[in-house]
Amino acid sequence: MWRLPVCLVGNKRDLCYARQVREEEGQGLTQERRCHFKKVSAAECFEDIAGVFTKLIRRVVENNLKYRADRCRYGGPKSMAKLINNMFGKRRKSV
Ligand SMILES: Nc1nc2c(ncn2[C@@H]2O[C@H](COP(=O)(O)OP(=O)(O)OP(=O)(O)O)[C@@H](O)[C@H]2O)c(=O)[nH]1
Repeated sequence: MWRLPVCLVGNKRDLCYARQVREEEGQGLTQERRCHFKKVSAAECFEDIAGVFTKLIRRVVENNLKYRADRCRYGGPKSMAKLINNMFGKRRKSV
């Protein structure tokens, strides 16, 4: 089982003088939820927004690959045993 990556995104970084949520609140929440934190400004730099999504997607793909590799590594012999059991029956007598 793998966790989906989560990122808390604070938009309108350029309007920091009119801030309504304190920086510590955001940081606290990310620690509590163990997620990423990114401050962006859609008005100033839309590439930052694209970057957040790119990073999240990359992390999902990496996690998925790692999960599959682990499953193959640890599930290999078990799958082989299952295959043998299916082919010859579970309660076969040893010779
Ligand atoms: N200065 C600034 N304005 C922004 C930014 N992002 C969005 N806005 C403006 O905020 C207003 C609301 O944007 P929407 O995309 O409608 O967002 P919303 O979630 O529906 O509304 P809000 O809760 O007000 O953000 C629009 O006038 C946007 O142009 C930003 O990063 N900086």
